[in-house]
Amino acid sequence: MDDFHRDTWAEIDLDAIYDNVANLRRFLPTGTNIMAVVKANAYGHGDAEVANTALEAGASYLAVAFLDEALALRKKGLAAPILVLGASRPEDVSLAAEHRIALTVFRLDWLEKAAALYQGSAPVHFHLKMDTGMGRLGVKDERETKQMAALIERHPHFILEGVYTHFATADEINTDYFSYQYDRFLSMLEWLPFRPPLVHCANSAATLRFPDRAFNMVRFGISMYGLAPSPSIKPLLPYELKEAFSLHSRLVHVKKLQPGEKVSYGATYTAQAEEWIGTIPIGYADGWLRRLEHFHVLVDGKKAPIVGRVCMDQCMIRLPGSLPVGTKVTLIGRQGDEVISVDDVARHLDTINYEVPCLISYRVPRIFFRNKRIMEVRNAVGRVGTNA
Ligand SMILES: Cc1ncc(COP(=O)(O)O)c(CNc2conc2O)c1O
Repeated sequence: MDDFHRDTWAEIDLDAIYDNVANLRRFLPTGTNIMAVVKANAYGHGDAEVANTALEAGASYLAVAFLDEALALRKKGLAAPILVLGASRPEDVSLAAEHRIALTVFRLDWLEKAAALYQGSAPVHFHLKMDTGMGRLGVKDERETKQMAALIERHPHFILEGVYTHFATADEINTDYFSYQYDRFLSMLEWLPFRPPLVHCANSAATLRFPDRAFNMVRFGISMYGLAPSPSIKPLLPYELKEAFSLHSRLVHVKKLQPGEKVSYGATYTAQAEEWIGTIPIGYADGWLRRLEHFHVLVDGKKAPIVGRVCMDQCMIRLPGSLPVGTKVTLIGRQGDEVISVDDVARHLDTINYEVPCLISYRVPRIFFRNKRIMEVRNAVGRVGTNA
């Protein structure tokens, strides 16, 4: 268990992760597998800790964005099947096979290069990605698809384990484009000489809204963390999600300003009366962005506005009154009856909730709670650049 020496930290409630996955397990037909999407350090929540909890709760597969993330999970002892959702290099097929990591394939030229380079004898598992309208990665041509399936079938060590697509608008109320993509997927699946063992198309939104159109595996990301895929479909979700991420700090300085005194860079804030101002050790290098000036935090169970420009490592808040140094400040989470949700921060930043926990950088230690007790503390500062 790491320790840390700055009073700013994120708390990850692994019981919430467990419940979000266990509830999905109960919600889905038994034959539908759950692939826990733990890319980007599990959307900022801690890749290995979330992966282990999701597997305990009924997930059977993991997904990451890049091969490095999959290798990192293997190094941390995760043995479950892992799919790399993003692009890999053809020359890395051997490395993937060696670590039993499945790769996404979506170009014939890439597959031909991988076949020419692969010298190993371990099986290489591929998931063929079809572009039904997301316009990011994926094959779109019938002839190319058939040639790829034939090459994999001919190769002694290549295995087509899965085929999938990704929806662009499953989190929107209007389902026209979703239906277009779903129908497109159905017809593109006919291009294959056989159905691979795993067929998947649903992200959290599609999973929770259209479980009957999920084939036999879902890719569960944002809602595993207790967040709705979008504000518009939040009322449509079939069960309550539990938010796993919270962010806390402590007052390191408290002072009384006289009217007219200034706060922070650019002296953009002027005290209008005698004001108590607190300083907390978190700033934009931690992912607490400058645009959060004028947002608020919770201290002493009350909302406290962020005043003056957010600095790289610190920011200032106007206190409800004099408070002792060391008083806990909650930036995301609950104090008494007051809550600041990830969605609240996203709304202020005019972005989506996905971005908020992803942005909280490696510099903020993560404390993991399981069964309401501290299970692990991860402090990556000092690890970055070595074996993090
Ligand atoms: C291919 C793929 N499958 C599943 C998921 C999980 O989606 P969910 O978190 O909505 O459940 C993602 C998330 N990818 C992204 C989410 O935001 N930007 C992305 O590229 C994805 O890219």
